[in-house]
Amino acid sequence: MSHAPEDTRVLPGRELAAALRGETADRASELAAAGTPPHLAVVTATADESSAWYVRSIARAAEKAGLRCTVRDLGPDVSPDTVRDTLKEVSGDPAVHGVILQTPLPAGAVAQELASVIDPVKDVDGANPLSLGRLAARLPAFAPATAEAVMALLDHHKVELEGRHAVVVGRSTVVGKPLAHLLLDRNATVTVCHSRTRELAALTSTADVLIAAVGRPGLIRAEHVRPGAVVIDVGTNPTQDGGLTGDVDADSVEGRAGALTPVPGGVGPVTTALLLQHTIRAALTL
Ligand SMILES: Nc1nc(=O)c2c([nH]1)NC[C@@H]1CN(c3ccc(C(=O)N[C@@H](CCC(=O)O)C(=O)O)cc3)C=[N+]21
Repeated sequence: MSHAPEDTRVLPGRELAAALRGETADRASELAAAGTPPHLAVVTATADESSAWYVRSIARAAEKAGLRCTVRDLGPDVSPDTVRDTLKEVSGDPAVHGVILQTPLPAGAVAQELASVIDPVKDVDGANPLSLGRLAARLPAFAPATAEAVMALLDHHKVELEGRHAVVVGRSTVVGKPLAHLLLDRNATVTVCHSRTRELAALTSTADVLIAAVGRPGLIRAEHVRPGAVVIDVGTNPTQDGGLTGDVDADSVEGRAGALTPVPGGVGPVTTALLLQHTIRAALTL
C-alpha cells in the first residue's frame, strides 16, 4: 500500500524581507543623521508590467526604510544613447549611491552594454559586466539582487547546498548565470538548463534544489521534480487579472516537492529588500 504524499513545505520570503528591511532602515537613519542619506536611482525605459510593478515596489520600500529613491522613467520609445547618457549622469552624481537599470529595454538596447557605464561601486543590481566577472572570479562585487535573494532564501530556510545537485532553469545575465556562480561558491554541483535543453524533465528531476528562472508560467510541473526536492520559483509573470504567477505550477508539484517558494511572497520581496541593502552598503563605501 502506498502512503499519502507528504505536504510540500512553503518557504515564504516576506518575513526575511521584513528583517532585512529593518536592518536597512536602521543603517539608513544613521547615514541620514551623518548627512549622507542613502540614495538609489532607478532608470527605466519600458512599459513592461512586471518591471513597472517592481519600480513602484522599490520606491515604496525605499521610502519606508528612509532611503531616497529617484525614478528616471524615459518611456519605452527612448534611444539606447539616451538611456546611456542618463545612466552616466546618475552614476556620476555624488549624491547617488546606487543605480539600477530596469529590464526589459527598448529594441536595439543591450542591457549589459548600457550598464557598463554604471560605476561598479554603485552597481547595486550587479548589471555591469565587470560585476558579473568579479562575481565569477570570487572578488567583491554586488550580485544581482534576484540571484542573491535565492541564496538568502535557501540560507534562511536552512537548505543544504554542499555537494548537492542544484539545477537552474534559465541562463539570463540577471538571474541564471550569476546564480550558477553563487551556488558553485557554496559547493553545490550546478547544472544550467535553458530553452534549447533536451530532456529537461530528465535533468531537473535529478535536482536536490531546483530553481526556475525562465519567465514562463507553469513551465515546471510534477514530472520535472524529484520527490522531496526544494523548488525555488523566481518567475514573476503577470496574470490577466492583474496578479502574479510563477514559473512553477504549484498545484502540480504540491505533494511531490519537499518545499516550494510561493509567488507572490517568495523571492520577490527578498529581491527588493536586498536591493536596498546593497544601496546602504554602497553608501557606506562611498
Ligand atoms: N534590472 C532588473 N532587475 C530586476 O530584478 C528586475 C528587472 N530589471 N525588471 C523587472 C523584474 C521584475 N522583478 C520583480 C521583483 C520583485 C517582485 C515582487 O516583489 N513581487 C511581489 C508580489 C507582487 C504582486 O503581488 O503583484 C512578490 O513576489 O511577492 C516582482 C518583480 C525584478 N525585476
